[in-house]
Amino acid sequence: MKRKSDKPIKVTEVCLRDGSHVMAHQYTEEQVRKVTRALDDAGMHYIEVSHGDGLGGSTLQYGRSLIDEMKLIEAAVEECKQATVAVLLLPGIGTVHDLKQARQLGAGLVRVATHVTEADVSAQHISVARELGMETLGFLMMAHMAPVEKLVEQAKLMESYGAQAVYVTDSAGALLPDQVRERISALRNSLDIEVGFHGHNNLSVAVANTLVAIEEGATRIDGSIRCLGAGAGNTQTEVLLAVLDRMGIDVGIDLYKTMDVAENIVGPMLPRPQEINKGSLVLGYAGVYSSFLLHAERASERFGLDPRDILIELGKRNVVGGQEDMILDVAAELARAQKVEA
Ligand SMILES: C[C@H](O)CC(=O)C(=O)O
Ligand SMILES: [Mn+2]
Repeated sequence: MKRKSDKPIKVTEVCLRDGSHVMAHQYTEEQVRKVTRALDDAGMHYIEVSHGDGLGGSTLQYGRSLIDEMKLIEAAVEECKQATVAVLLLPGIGTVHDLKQARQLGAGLVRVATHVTEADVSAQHISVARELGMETLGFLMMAHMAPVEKLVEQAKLMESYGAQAVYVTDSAGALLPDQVRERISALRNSLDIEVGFHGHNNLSVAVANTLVAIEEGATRIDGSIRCLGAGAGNTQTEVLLAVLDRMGIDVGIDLYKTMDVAENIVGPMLPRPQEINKGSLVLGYAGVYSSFLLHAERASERFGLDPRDILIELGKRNVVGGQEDMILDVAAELARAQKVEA
């Protein structure tokens, strides 16, 4: 592969943050320590630790954490000899106070995340993060929902606030390789900062999408070991590393050690296999936020519905992150409609 950037590729492992959705936010401190220690030893660059919905996400709306995320961040920082602990922050969920606390505990990087059309709400958090001396990156979620020109406009806003990179975030795992190519290429041609890609594997193209992103010049790449991320998971870290190695691209992370983390540590922690089942497939197919999966499955049990019907309806209504309460509303409506029909 001929890469369009000669900068080194930096990998962020997200299983302790995106994977928190799968774990229903019930990570224990011991699990976080074990995973972080092993990832650090393998040479992982960044390890993201936060509630699945970012700092401050532990609420009834998103799901309560078992252990305070600040305790988990502190534990992860203690375990790292070389890796940087990263945090995610969605303005409106996480506050400047949360950010300062995470920084004090040793987090070195923050991704400030907004819906793809709402970058303007990230200005304050990006500028505070820079003042705190953190590596500060923008994260444009649900990137499939906006045309390329809009994505570029929003990324430029984040750049103007001080972001040092902007990610194309395929939250629904709905983007196809050509769509990733278009988006990464447009950002690379319009920004002076680095570009990143965060994928979800709901349509089984996360590794392919990530390779296209790298080819087009993305240098900030996310993965989750054993696909431990929302929906069918993210780009599977150990698989991506193996493919990059076969392509002669060295990212400086030990492949065998990463495989061992997957096999011996993360695998046994999974509440269920991270596979593409009917629910996660429909997320990608209908363009629905991956972290809605567990909420939709719970609602489907409560109302006696097929989770696919709930997800398809959410997709039709263009529901986005932060509107988790709509899942129950939609399920209740569908159940009423089915009763009337019967
Ligand atoms: C809050 C979301 O889970 C962030 C993310 O990982 C995504 O949008 O994808
Ligand atoms: Mn994600």
